[in-house]
Amino acid sequence: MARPKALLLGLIEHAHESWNALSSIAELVTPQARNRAEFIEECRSGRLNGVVAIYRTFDSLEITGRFDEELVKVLPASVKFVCHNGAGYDQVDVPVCSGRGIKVSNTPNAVNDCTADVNMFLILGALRRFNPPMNTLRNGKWRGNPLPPLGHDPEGKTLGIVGMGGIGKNLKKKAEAFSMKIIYHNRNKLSEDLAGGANYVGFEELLRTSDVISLNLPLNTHTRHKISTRELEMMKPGVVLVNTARGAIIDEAALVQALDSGHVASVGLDVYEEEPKVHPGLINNPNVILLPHMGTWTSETQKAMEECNILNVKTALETGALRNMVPEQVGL
Ligand SMILES: O=CC(=O)O
Repeated sequence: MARPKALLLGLIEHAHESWNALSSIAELVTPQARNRAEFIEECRSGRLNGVVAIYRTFDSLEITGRFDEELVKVLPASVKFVCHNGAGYDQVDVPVCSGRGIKVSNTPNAVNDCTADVNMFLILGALRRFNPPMNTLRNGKWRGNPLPPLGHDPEGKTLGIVGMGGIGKNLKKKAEAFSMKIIYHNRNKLSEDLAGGANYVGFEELLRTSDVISLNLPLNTHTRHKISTRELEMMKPGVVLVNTARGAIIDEAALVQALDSGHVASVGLDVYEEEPKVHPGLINNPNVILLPHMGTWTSETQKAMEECNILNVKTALETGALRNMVPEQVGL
């Protein structure tokens, strides 16, 4: 019988040994295509027939585009698993994959510490309003004249975490070390044990009562623009907003208006609606700290994510099951 194939979409940068070791159980293949049209053609040509598992990276979007209905339809019939290297798998249309009997995995735990660190960095930077003086110093004007606005201490402030998954829970621990009071909102209220003392509140109550709001939820059809004009208006005047999840959870145009009016005091962002484009109203506003999607950008975490994704491919090929099946497919 022909050996199963595992298709690599994107690059392995760190875990070369583990990827190469998969060659004992599968034929490792890469696409010839350099863009979506070519990839669709390559699938149709039969060249990728026999591929059972696909390892894909966030950046492979440049080759294939989203794993949407059009793309999933043309994948070889042999494909049974799509293993996404990342916690957020919004580039993959899970219901469409489920409809074709394709199982999807992600790398949830590997990213928690690293992303929550960036989250905490942005919370502190935005609260302390460090962006304006960082700019004046680089422009040779020390603290500038007039002096930059005073920042705020994290101690005693209420942090509202929207999305209490792995990153949200990790952030909670970090923020507690800065003496912040934690409330959270989640699809489901967590057990006391998992919530670890954080208070569960309704979404609107969280918006109305938090001094700092952190977005830690996945992007999907229910969460796109979850924060828009109405929600921003509900927030306390002077609120600080931080997003390390996905840009499109916030309606960026509405956020720019809320910043311009001063209702939102400062913002820390690692993610944007249309990466790598960033709304000019965010770039030009000194009260916004911006990072170019660096949440998992450490050598330790990048390696851990690759190892985790390779393990998903390996167990899928060996046992027919994924280690980190996405929650939507559990129990299907
Ligand atoms: O953005 C990073 C990830 O989804 O892991």
